[in-house]
Amino acid sequence: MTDATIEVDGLHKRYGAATALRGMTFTARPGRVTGFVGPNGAGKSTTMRIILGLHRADAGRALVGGRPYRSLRHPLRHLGALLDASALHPARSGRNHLVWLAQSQGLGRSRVDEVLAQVGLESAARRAAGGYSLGMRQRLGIAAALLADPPVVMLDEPFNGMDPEGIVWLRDFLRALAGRQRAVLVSSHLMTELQGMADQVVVVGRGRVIADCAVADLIASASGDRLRVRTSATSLAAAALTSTGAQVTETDQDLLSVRGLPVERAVSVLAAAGVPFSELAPHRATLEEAYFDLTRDAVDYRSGASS
Ligand SMILES: Nc1ncnc2c1ncn2[C@@H]1O[C@H](COP(=O)(O)OP(=O)(O)OP(=O)(O)O)[C@@H](O)[C@H]1O
Repeated sequence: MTDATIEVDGLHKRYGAATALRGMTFTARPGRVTGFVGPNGAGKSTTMRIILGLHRADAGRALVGGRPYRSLRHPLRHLGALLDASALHPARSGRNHLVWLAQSQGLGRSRVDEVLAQVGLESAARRAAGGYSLGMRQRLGIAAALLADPPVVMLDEPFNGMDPEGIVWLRDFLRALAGRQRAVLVSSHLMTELQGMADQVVVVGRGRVIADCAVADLIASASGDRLRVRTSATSLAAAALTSTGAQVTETDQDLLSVRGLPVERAVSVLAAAGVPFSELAPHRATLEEAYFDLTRDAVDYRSGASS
């Protein structure tokens, strides 16, 4: 077990009558961005709070670098976390917020200016944090998480409130952290936010893991053996392709999705039938399509889950 690991093993948690976690299990590894995705109420925040020792699990365990967070002598040096970007003193400047945090953790002031530069908040650093936009507060929260340069970084919904430029910035930033062998765990509602950024994705629903796999594998399996065919003669094309035994679906005006036919064969079938087309290529699924495929497969489990 390296320092740069979060290990969540069989977590169960109830809040009164509500069951939040039912055996949540996964590992976030060094050098990887692990996306933690699922619908509202799936148990993402509860899991993160248990990792941070803020809530106690009814069963199971959560370890940071092989140890419970609460047993760590200097926790910020092991795990930097952003759970709630609004948890700051509104009258205090962003910079003073970080100075106060650094001092409380026995860290030097010089780190404060480094992290402010890293998150692009230098120009606003001396303004009262209460006047920050949500995106700026997220940046300040990320700066706080990075103060002690920890091997593990955990961010709950960091894309919330970010403008498109902020989203691109955050994606690159988290990739760079993983490039420095940090373990990065990022929760999100949206697969689109994680596209092109996460290496691994843990999809959760109703308090447990539905899928835990490499993003590349997930996209490859969701892409399947489908082709995209763009043609103005959809009926003719569909007839020619269907005659080979392929399954053809019209997905948009002028666009067919074809299953069960290699590209070269599709080209020759359309050419032989004299059907014009402007595009013919293997379909590459988006992470969002892959997510919907996955959760569709999990529908029986979801509606059947009664405990
Ligand atoms: N403090 C609490 N008291 C009672 N119920 C809670 C508490 N915290 C969470 N829950 C319940 O536990 C379940 C899991 O909630 P949690 O916030 O962990 O999900 P989430 O995946 O983070 O959701 P979201 O995406 O909406 O933030 C939900 O049913 C929620 O209502």
